[in-house]
Amino acid sequence: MADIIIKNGNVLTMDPELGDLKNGVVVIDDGSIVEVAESTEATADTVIDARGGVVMPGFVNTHTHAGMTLFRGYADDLPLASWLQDHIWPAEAELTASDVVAGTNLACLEMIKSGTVAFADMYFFMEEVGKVVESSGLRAALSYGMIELGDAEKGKNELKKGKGFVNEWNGKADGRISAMYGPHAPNTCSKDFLIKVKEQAVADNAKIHIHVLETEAELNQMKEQYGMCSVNMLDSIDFFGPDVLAAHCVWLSDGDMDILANNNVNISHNPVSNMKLASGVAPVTKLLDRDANVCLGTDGCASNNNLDMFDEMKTATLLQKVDTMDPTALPARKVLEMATINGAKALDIKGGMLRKGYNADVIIVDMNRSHLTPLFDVPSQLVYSAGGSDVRTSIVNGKVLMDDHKVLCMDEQKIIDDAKEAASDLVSRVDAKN
Ligand SMILES: O=c1[nH]cnc2c1ncn2[C@@H]1O[C@H](CO)[C@@H](O)[C@H]1O
Ligand SMILES: [Zn+2]
Repeated sequence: MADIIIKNGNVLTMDPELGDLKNGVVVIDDGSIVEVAESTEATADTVIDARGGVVMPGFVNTHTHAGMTLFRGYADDLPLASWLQDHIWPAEAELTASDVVAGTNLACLEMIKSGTVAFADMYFFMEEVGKVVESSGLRAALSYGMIELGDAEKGKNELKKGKGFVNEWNGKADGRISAMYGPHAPNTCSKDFLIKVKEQAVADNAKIHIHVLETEAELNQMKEQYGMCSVNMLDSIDFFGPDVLAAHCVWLSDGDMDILANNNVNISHNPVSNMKLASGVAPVTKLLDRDANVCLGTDGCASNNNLDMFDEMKTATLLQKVDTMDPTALPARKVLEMATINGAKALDIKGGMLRKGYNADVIIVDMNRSHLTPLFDVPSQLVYSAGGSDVRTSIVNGKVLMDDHKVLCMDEQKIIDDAKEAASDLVSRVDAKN
């Protein structure tokens, strides 16, 4: 007897070998998918009727700062440097572990409700984040965000903290949590520090999550400091490889794109954040032409301001179309691949597709809605018309986290109340200081 059978759904497997099944079944047992077919002989403890819905792999959000949901709407309509230095960093200086717990709970709740099954996070108080993720039921690749600012002593402490987190959390929560090293960016961490981080990551068999060339200011600063851009500097220290997840990658030259593609670097494209902070347009179509693994991320809620991967998919494709002046650029199915298959590849997760042997990380999107009618093409509908609140059911690692819009693993109202209180206390403390 299997654990779960999802039947009567329009199954978007995202598996190029299997294709899509207009009316199919997905059978789940012991955390994995055991069958994806037109019909099944199997029986299960739980049978979910997905009639009127699309059954698909859940989304992988490859760049977040989950705790920053507390800063949702706190400092909007500002340039990145001032946003970060004058508003976000002073506020983060007041953050406590319990604030990050409140913010991360809120983020996990929002992600479960909008169909995200796994995310890559970089933030502070990561032990607390790990505990929240563990109890939320989600899957995540977590990293402590190390900011060294060229201070060798600070660097030592930051690396020690990063290492402590990696050693304790890599593989935790039945393998749902992996731990990465998180050097913040090439202009907030020195070359020497980045060399040490890479060495340590290789020694610990851990991956690296870093911001790369998000802004033109970073490009200029790097050219001034090193006589070369961030990608060239990182390449000069053999930093790149398939173990690296590089967020943003907006200001790339053609040569930079070749370096990233040839080294199999995973690129997390964050179009909403890049538009909101006017950082620029990442050359996504050119990267995909080079077969680079480009995935999608929302970034933190202070620069988005939500964690909805549907918004991110739509924005990604529209931005490429207008940037290249080509309406055929980044079609719906391609952007769906970025949000599922490519994200799973970046985080080294056996997911992103509904396939036998893969993780049972499955969502059901309700298509029986006015704004999703009529239904000619499923990928188009998901990317151009649907939103996070259309997700009806969410399953991670074979466990139902949300059933028919009801979140089972978290106390929704308590999380909202706690987050409101934490945010308002935090802002009072910041105001009192400044
Ligand atoms: O878009 C961004 N660019 C650069 N830094 C960011 C962005 N969003 C959040 N952070 C910052 O990265 C650190 C994570 O450990 C935090 O300080 C967070 O505020
Ligand atoms: Zn970021």
